[in-house]
Amino acid sequence: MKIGIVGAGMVGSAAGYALALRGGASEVVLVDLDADYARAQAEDISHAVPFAHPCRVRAGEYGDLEGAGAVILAAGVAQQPGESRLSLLSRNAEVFAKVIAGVQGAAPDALLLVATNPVDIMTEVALKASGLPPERVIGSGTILDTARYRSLLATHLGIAAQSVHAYVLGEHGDSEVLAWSAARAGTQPIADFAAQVGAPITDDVRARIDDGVRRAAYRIIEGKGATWYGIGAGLARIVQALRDDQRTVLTVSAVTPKVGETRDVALSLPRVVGSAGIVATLMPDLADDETAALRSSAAILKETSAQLV
Ligand SMILES: NC(=O)C1=CN([C@@H]2O[C@H](COP(=O)(O)OP(=O)(O)OC[C@H]3O[C@@H](n4cnc5c(N)ncnc54)[C@H](O)[C@@H]3O)[C@@H](O)[C@H]2O)C=CC1
Ligand SMILES: CC(=O)C(=O)O
Repeated sequence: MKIGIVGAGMVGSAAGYALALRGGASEVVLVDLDADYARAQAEDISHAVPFAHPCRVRAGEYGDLEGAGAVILAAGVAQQPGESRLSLLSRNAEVFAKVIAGVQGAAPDALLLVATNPVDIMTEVALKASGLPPERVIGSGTILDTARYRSLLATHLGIAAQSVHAYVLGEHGDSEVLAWSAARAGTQPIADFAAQVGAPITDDVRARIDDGVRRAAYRIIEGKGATWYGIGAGLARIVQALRDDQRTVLTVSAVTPKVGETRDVALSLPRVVGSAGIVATLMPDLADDETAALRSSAAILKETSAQLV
């Protein structure tokens, strides 16, 4: 599958690199406002290809996206240290008005995979601007937060992250919800497993893991200016689910008809991802406080997106 990437910065280039290493695409085309930068990124990534899978990596203009099955949108501004994702909204909404027109001029049916922050609201912006059906405009949402959650739980329990089944729901941002009540290790509820291996999930452990997930971006941005490896791998993972019609359950963002009292809000829930895009959405059984937190996250996102109108 040919994949376009608009925005060849840290996130876009990391996604291109991860796609090349995973064998997730037959061709990757990088487009950026700064064409020289996109060319340099593409050339650098192409030098990883002989160590991985056959894939043509090049830079191009919007016209070169013709025939792309999916286009990753990673263009725009990123957070400065201490800045929240939601504060980027008006600047990145302006960028998207141009980017989506450019993409659709060349690849009107390509599925849009949004990474630009605030990713949930940018998913809503992309849906409105593109006129595509909601199942074909997917935000990376909490795929990264879910990976952070699984990784920290796995370290605490002394098992592989792949054996931890746990999700982060709602906003990719400050109001996100770690679904503790639905978390499993192997086949067991996480608390039972933890007690059995002598690593109970005390209030302190829970608070430490919550902070480790919720504040990860702030810490990494403070330390190195931006985050890119985790999201690059997450975007490549979504592309692979699309390309191979894997029907994998991933926490990704999409405009959702109703969450509590909030209508038509983009946020993350576990969703089945296949070649058609989002094939189904699953609502996990949650504890009452988690349900309330998810509803509150939906309301915060809706309130913020209303500022754009
Ligand atoms: N969804 C997620 O989990 C994550 C999202 N992000 C977000 O991804 C976005 C990109 O972050 P970085 O790659 O670190 O930023 P970056 O500054 O390295 O790259 C952004 C690129 O967008 C390009 N660009 C800006 N306006 C454009 C336009 N109109 N057309 C084409 N290209 C344009 C810039 O030239 C630049 O190369 C940010 O909004 C950031 O917050 C970052 C990490 C994780
Ligand atoms: C920057 C960002 O959204 C993240 O690393 O979670």
